[in-house]
Amino acid sequence: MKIAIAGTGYVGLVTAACLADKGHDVTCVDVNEEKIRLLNEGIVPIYEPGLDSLIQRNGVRLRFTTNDVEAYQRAEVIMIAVGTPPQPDGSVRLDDVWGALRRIAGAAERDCLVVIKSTVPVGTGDEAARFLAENGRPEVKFDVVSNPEFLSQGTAVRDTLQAPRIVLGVDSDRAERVMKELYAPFALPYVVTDRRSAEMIKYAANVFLALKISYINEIANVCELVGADIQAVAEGIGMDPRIGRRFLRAGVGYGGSCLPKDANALYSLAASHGYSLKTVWAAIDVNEKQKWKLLDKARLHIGDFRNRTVAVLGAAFKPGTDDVRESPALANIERLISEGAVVRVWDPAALGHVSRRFGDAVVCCETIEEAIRGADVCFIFTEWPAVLQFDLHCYKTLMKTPLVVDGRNCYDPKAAEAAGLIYESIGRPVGHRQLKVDRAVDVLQCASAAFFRKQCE
Ligand SMILES: NC(=O)C1=CN([C@@H]2O[C@H](COP(=O)(O)OP(=O)(O)OC[C@H]3O[C@@H](n4cnc5c(N)ncnc54)[C@H](O)[C@@H]3O)[C@@H](O)[C@H]2O)C=CC1
Ligand SMILES: O=C(O)[C@H]1O[C@H](OP(=O)(O)OP(=O)(O)OC[C@H]2O[C@@H](n3ccc(=O)[nH]c3=O)[C@H](O)[C@@H]2O)[C@H](O)[C@@H](O)[C@@H]1O
Repeated sequence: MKIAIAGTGYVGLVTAACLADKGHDVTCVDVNEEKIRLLNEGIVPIYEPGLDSLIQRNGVRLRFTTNDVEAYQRAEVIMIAVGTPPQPDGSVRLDDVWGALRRIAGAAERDCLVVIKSTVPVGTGDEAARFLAENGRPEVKFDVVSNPEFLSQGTAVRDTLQAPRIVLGVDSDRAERVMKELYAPFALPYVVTDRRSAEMIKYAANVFLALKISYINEIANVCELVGADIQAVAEGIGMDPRIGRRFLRAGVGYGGSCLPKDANALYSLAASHGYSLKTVWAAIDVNEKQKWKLLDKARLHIGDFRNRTVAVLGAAFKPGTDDVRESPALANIERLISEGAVVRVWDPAALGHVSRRFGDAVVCCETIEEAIRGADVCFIFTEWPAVLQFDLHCYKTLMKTPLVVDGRNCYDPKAAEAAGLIYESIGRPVGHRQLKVDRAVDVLQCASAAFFRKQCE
């Protein structure tokens, strides 16, 4: 099939490469000339395992261009995979989606499917269908499909090729037939529904994951108070198939370009219809507080950060990606700088973003050893394999004080202590002194939760 895809980001580029791999003829369009130039030179502008080789292998069926008119003119299927970032009030900015729709309306010369892969508020597909019917060429029939994407960064290629389901929100038999033809080579199960339900499935899925993470993070906080171990608890509850093991890793909260944005967007969508989504509000609130836990834990040991040398391991919002959008690490780096710390950052994929964002205000380090040498404290924000495999004794030998505050529970606390570290992690048994301080923090959190509850009512 002849396909055009608007947007060569994580979703657009991975989708394009996978569709080409299944034999389709795909043209990728982007307004970012630099991205297209790099792609045409064989350079993949994002870090996503397996994507380079997939693109290379399917070179003959993949084209990259800024010439959207030519790409949309004759395409049978036009996919929209542009960004839908959050606005300050939590709602979604749809300018790029409308920008793409306007170009499609002006360019398409044959009947085609316009497939919205971007995550968009419920009702956007219906509005798009009306817009294209009114603004496209009269002889062209557009079918608008909602086909939300569920890939995760870092495993995007595998997630696309082996997705648990493909969701199709359609309003015509033709649209369903063409979409099933498009995805036939993937041999995956379908959920076929109307457009609004498909759009809602995407938000409900992402926000359920956010709820699960905030829940386990709160249980971890209680574990610290009562002397229980969150990892045993997560395993114990996760073995119940009704709960499931995944997304029960306690830590410094969820980041990334999607869970935070989509939780806010769903809350704001419901609010715009007069409904207060209290569970979602709670998940957002818990996540915001969880983000600062590591600094609070470190303060108990070293007081403030003024003139302290601080190592930060991991800047990406999770391992396997160079993406730093809404990364808890970045928010913490910013705060550490403002509190007068000398910040040394290591990350195997995201250092470029770190140096662009913070410039000379941080020292970017090529190795973990370089980052921790002489440090008063080391924070772990991302569980990169190199961190998991790092020799614990090196913290002791290289750091000024071997205080390791681990936001991703990378190490066994007993092994860390045996290696001579002062080791803090999330939701695992802590000493008596810490317990008392955390109780005080908890009292404060309860007070602020009551405040937020009042605001919601
Ligand atoms: N990143 C992820 O893991 C996932 C993202 N999503 C959703 O997919 C959408 C895209 O996300 P990402 O791929 O992360 O975005 P991204 O920000 O990485 O890429 C978007 C691309 O669209 C381009 N663009 C903007 N306007 C354009 C236009 N009129 N024509 C052509 N290109 C245009 C931008 O230059 C950019 O390269 C968002 O709605 C997101 O919520 C859904 C599932 C997973
Ligand atoms: O809509 C999207 O963009 C995507 O958002 C998430 O994917 P992604 O943002 O790539 O990353 P996740 O693996 O979901 O992780 C998100 C954040 O949650 C954190 N997390 C995840 C799992 C866990 O158990 N604990 C935890 O703190 C991660 O560290 C990370 O910061 C969803 O998992 C995808 O299904 C969805 O398609």
